[in-house]
Amino acid sequence: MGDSVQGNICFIGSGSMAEAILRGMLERQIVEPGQITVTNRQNRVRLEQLQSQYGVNAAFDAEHREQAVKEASLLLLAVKPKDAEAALASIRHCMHQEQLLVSVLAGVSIASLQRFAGMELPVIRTMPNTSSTIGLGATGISLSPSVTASQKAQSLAVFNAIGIVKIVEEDQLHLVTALSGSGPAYIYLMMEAMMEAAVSSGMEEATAKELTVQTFLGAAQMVERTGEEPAVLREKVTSPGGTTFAALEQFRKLGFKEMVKQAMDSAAARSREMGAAMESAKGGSA
Ligand SMILES: NC(=O)C1=CN([C@@H]2O[C@H](COP(=O)(O)OP(=O)(O)OC[C@H]3O[C@@H](n4cnc5c(N)ncnc54)[C@H](O)[C@@H]3O)[C@@H](O)[C@H]2O)C=CC1
Ligand SMILES: O=C(O)[C@@H]1CCC=N1
Repeated sequence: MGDSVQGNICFIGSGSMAEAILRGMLERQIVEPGQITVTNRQNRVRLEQLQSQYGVNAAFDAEHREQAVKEASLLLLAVKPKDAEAALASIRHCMHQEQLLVSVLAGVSIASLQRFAGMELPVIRTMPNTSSTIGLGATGISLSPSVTASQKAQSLAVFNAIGIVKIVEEDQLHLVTALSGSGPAYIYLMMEAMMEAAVSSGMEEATAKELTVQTFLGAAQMVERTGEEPAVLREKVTSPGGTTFAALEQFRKLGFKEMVKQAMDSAAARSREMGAAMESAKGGSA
């Protein structure tokens, strides 16, 4: 059990990322379900599902949403970036400067969030990932200067409860997004590719899946537990002139590392682009 979080938390947007964080916090028992209220634009069924699954409060109408926003010490914004402006515009009349706004939105800057909120409230901009659901998230966070020591401690408690946290300069969050925010998708793609290759060569699907999953788990744990660099561990797998060498030669010829670099550059560029669209919207919607 980690440090507990005091006060109420109101989720603005209650999709997959909100659920990952909510579930992680409850599993680590750093909040009571009664401290949490989930809200969204209009999906009642979704709120009912979260309410029955986790025992949290749900605000189904404007009146309850306003009350939950007013009474929260932490507002957790988890809408899509394109919906950020409308979401904050719809609640800013009941927000106040003592509240902490924590955003998980890709690309959207602290300055844009404060502009959408119509006030310079303290903001923590974060980039978590979906592995937070099982307490193995990797989150980058950046703080506005007005965040108090206790607000900082509370948010670190939230994100430490669901994985590891690194504090970075705001501009670096684009890189965090390209690395660990989007990263799980790259790993799943690699897993899909390895399973498909084995199945297409005649292996049973279930066997291919089990061997693949264990290979990823084992490799990640080897890096963590031995403290050795991935490159060193890779060399230990690679017998001269052996099977791994043959496979790695193909990766090298096909430009695997360049491909990963280009993919991550594209993710970071997209994050910057999404942020710039918000900056230039200046009152309109991005
Ligand atoms: N899915 C991922 O792996 C990660 C996502 N993120 C960020 O998390 C954010 C949310 O992503 P997901 O949870 O995947 O999206 P999602 O589509 O599952 O959930 C979005 C939620 O926002 C609600 N919503 C939309 N407009 C609203 C409004 N005006 N007021 C209140 N609620 C509103 C929707 O009803 C829904 O509950 C995004 O900004 C994304 O950049 C960050 C890290 C990882
Ligand atoms: O794809 C996205 O835009 C979000 C941000 C990081 C992971 N998912």
